[in-house]
Amino acid sequence: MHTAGGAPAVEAVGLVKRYGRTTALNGLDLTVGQGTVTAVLGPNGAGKTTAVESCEGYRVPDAGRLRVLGLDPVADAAALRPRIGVMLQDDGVYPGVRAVEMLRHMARLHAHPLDVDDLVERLGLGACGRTPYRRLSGGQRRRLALALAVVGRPELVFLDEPTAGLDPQARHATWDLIRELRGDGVTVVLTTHHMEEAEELSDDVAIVDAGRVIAAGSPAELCRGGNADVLRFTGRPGLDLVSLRQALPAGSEAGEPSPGSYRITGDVDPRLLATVTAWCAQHGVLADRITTQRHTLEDVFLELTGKELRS
Ligand SMILES: Nc1ncnc2c1ncn2[C@@H]1O[C@H](COP(=O)(O)OP(=O)(O)OP(=O)(O)O)[C@@H](O)[C@H]1O
Repeated sequence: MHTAGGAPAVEAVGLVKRYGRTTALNGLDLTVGQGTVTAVLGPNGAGKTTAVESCEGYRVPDAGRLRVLGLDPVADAAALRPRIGVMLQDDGVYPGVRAVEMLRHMARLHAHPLDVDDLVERLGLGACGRTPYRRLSGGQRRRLALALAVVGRPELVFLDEPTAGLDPQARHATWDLIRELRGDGVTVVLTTHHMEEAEELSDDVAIVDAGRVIAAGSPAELCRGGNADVLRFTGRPGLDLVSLRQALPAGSEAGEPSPGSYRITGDVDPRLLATVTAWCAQHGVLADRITTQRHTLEDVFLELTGKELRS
């Protein structure tokens, strides 16, 4: 976990939350450092929303210990709410209210709000500022929800899938805003299904599956663990893999997943590349299309959580 110093912004230990026979949180441990961006990732139904909404005080865990900015989200809700920003879900918004009116209203409730006009401009809400909420598109609602979450200049903001359904321009504007919040010392906890978003934005990642955090660390730390990187090349089919394997450093593996297409796993470093090209030269093989592939967060995610669809 990264931290800009001080006590963690969020500290969850052994959280349990059951809905009837469904166990949504099954001993979830999560620590979020102050001033960091933490991405909570997980397959559908993993428990991300339940975890985030517990931190916001909207769900009450059945067991475990939870502190947000040092407070109990339920018992200390009155003290905590003004200090956190939350992306509202659609329900609960009066359908006739106009986007900018809503933002101005929310800004007035806070002592040091952000500049509403600037926020409207940055999130591209100008054109729809006077549109009643019910006529906003899905993407416009998402951007408004983000603006409402941050307008009060919270110390800690929870963003549940902030870029779901956004076009690339709006996604980049959202990313810029999140980076700026972080620059201002705001702690950001976001859930996302976009691995490149997590890699791009976050200091720390927590991968949740079946109600538990199964891996946590910086994107770089997580990508260093797990399976090896991959080197691929094409050449004539049926190369002598036994000989190639003998030439490779210990811990590497060579295969021919389809005729003439070779895949080598291991620590893909300059030495491995030199070994493979030297072996090819010795055996009269013109290796074509040599590529190396770094292990991505998506690879790590799929390795840890499996490839089957979740209900
Ligand atoms: N209010 C509720 N009543 C009953 N079951 C619920 C309720 N909310 C969530 N669940 C169940 O708890 C589990 C965790 O749900 P949760 O919404 O926290 O997952 P998630 O990781 O946010 O999923 P997604 O990525 O699909 O949004 C799921 O099995 C879900 O069906």
